[in-house]
Amino acid sequence: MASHCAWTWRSVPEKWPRIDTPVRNVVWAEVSDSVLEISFIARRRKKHALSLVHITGRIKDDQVQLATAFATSLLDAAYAGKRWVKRHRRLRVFVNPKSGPGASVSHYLKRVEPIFQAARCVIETTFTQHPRHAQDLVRDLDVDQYDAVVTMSGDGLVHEVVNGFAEHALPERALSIPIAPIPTGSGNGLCINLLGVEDGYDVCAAALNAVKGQPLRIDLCSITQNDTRIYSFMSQVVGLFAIVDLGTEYLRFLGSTRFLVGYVIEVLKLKPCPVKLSVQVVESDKKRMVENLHAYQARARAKTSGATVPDADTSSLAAASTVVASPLPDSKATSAPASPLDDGWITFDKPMSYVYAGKGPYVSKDFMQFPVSLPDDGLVDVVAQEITTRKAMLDAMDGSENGDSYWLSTQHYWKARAYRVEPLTSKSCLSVDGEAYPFEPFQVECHREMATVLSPCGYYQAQFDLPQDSTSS
Ligand SMILES: Nc1ncnc2c1ncn2[C@@H]1O[C@H](COP(=O)(O)OP(=O)(O)OP(=O)(O)O)[C@@H](O)[C@H]1O
Repeated sequence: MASHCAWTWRSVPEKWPRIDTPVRNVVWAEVSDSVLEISFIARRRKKHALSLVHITGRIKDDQVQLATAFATSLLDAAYAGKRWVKRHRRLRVFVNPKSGPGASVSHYLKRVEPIFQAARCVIETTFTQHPRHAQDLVRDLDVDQYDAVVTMSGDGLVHEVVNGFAEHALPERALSIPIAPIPTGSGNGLCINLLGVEDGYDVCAAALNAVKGQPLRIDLCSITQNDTRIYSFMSQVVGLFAIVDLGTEYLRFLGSTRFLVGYVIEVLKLKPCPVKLSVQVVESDKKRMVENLHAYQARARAKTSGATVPDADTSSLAAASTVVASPLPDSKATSAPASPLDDGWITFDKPMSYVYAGKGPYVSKDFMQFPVSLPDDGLVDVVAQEITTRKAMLDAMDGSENGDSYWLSTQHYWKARAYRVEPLTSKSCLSVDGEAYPFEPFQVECHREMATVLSPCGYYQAQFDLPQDSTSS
């Protein structure tokens, strides 16, 4: 069967335009009571967002058998792939009415739920009523009842689900349930990484991923602070970007633009980030990290296209990581100060504007903070931005969506097994996956392949290359 199909109504083309869509976008096809029904996701016009399209038509009695065979083959092809996709997925859905500019409930009812219904998914939906509502519910989730947990929100609800799973009586089993994010928040970093920049804000593309996506194992970071331990799938930030993240609630109506406005305000203030940073470094050569990224992406693409690829990831970074994949690993965090040169630990003591660490290239659509991040290398990317001039900080906005600041000589970038932050004052903030945590000492460790998300292609969709002259480092 061709990878694309098209339906054409030639007699009245202006009323019945031609719509092309990949077979993968078909969510259902059947003949029932002599009516052929096909549901698929497509763009009605070239530049339109994706939407659900139904076509139905009455079949003449003598053609019912033929039409039924067609619908069966189409559905088989639509749910085939490198790996077979289960039909009728059982989805536990959480919708955060307060995420982003506040349109998630109407988007869910008008655009997302109809896709799940068309795909004959079994859905159980909760509209969250307060912070941590989703976390409380997934903590006791019946792990045998669901094929995926869907978060219709920003990254905050994903953070809740990951932490709820970690608190589950069967954490390993819970963390193996894939999370499928649908973007209605402000940053939506995970959606952009999974669906790409073009579709990262498209709720229908994300709903299709919930119906058809393949499991992708991702690393989690654990953050130990005093006696508590929380898990982060995306980012930990102190300094300028923590204030941008947490101090711009009053600009929520602006969607993701709130981060740009917040950045300009904070750059004009140019406050230093009052912390001591220690990092257990595995790699710090910027060019080598890009080369490792390209090797990883080539392997991942070859795997998805069905070409022969080596089974084991033999990249130097993956081999260097010794963190074992276990569901709730013991913390190695200690309150003792890091000893320089001990087991790869370094201490960074230049004045900084921020420390930004995490997993996944994009943290929002305008900002690729971790361009060389890999989903499952067992390493957390740690960035320390030296204090520089206001002009240099504002200039850095240009190209931030392409990760250009990676090449700044004032931006220090490490792949690390762990790192530690010790505040030198009590007045600042810590943002973990966009959520506020106490500004107190914390240590972060990366744990390989600890959680699962759904992905259309099996890798993060972000492009990052060496600079053309290839002389910077
Ligand atoms: N009914 C509710 N009322 C108030 N807050 C809620 C409710 N449900 C969930 N929350 C909280 O809303 C916060 C923000 O949610 P979310 O992260 O989904 O959106 P966002 O901040 O706009 O997006 P992003 O994290 O991508 O920037 C989270 O801390 C979550 O716990």
